[in-house]
Amino acid sequence: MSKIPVIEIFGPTIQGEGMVVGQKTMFVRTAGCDYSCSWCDSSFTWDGSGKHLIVQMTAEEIWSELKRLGGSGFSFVTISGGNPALIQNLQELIAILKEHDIKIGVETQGSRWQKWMYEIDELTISPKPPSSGMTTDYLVLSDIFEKLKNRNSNYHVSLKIVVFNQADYDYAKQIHHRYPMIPFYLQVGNDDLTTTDNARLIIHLLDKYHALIDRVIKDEELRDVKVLPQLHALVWGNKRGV
Ligand SMILES: C[S@@+](CC[C@H](N)C(=O)[O-])C[C@H]1O[C@@H](n2cnc3c(N)ncnc32)[C@H](O)[C@@H]1O
Ligand SMILES: Nc1nc2[nH]cc(C(=O)O)c2c(=O)[nH]1
Ligand code: SF4
Ligand SMILES: [Mg+2]
Repeated sequence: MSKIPVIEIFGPTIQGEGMVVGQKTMFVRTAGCDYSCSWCDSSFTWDGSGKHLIVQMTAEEIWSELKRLGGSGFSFVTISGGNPALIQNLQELIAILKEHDIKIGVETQGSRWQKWMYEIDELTISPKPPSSGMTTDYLVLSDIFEKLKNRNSNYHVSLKIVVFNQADYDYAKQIHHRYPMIPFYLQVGNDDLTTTDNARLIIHLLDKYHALIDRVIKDEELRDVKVLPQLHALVWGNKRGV
């Protein structure tokens, strides 16, 4: 069996972001990213600081670890990263999860297509706004939505844009305008990734959530949108592995 670079496996927890927010889930976080967002809250997956944590695992080994941690108490697994879409051979893991009736979520930025995306129940595509320092490849992004548009309606895809400033907000609107049929989420950006003062962080993030909501309320051009915080940041702050 081929191996997958895994940097952490954790859960059960709740999905703190986007289209299935609140969902009880396990997480598998793959190592490596083709981006280097200025504000990445998981930079240990690609900046070398988490190198010692990377384990090459077979799909069977990942499944064993999920069972060891979660027992029979989960029915959903979220694969995030890094960018899981860098990994071609996620097929075996996906097959094992499906054999066990586990629903699958994936978090990726829309910079790469993989065939296994056809089989993901809840696929979140999160293109990166200007504040990240990254540039969007619209050919790849459009190709992903084009390929996924005829899937069975039990499968879902969404767009989730993190917003830090006005330029990000304008970018998000432009993305929504390009792909109006894709369910569209705005997410509050966390600009304090190192604090351990959760009480202060929570107040700060709620202030930012408030400001983003106000902006959307006033904006007649943005109608079909869901505005969310990172729920896990409000519950656990910057703690890793939750
Ligand atoms: C760490 S990324 C991993 C998956 C994939 N590389 C991606 O970016 O979609 C998971 C999600 O966290 C979001 N994210 C990363 N840093 C963030 C921050 N500082 N504040 C809010 N969301 C953040 C990303 O935009 C993405 O939607
Ligand atoms: N609880 C929880 N929800 C999340 N949603 C997306 C996450 C991610 O880092 O991809 C994440 C995470 O790390 N924890
Ligand atoms: S694409 Fe995702 S994992 Fe990669 S640097 Fe950006 S936020 Fe981090
Ligand atoms: Mg995260």
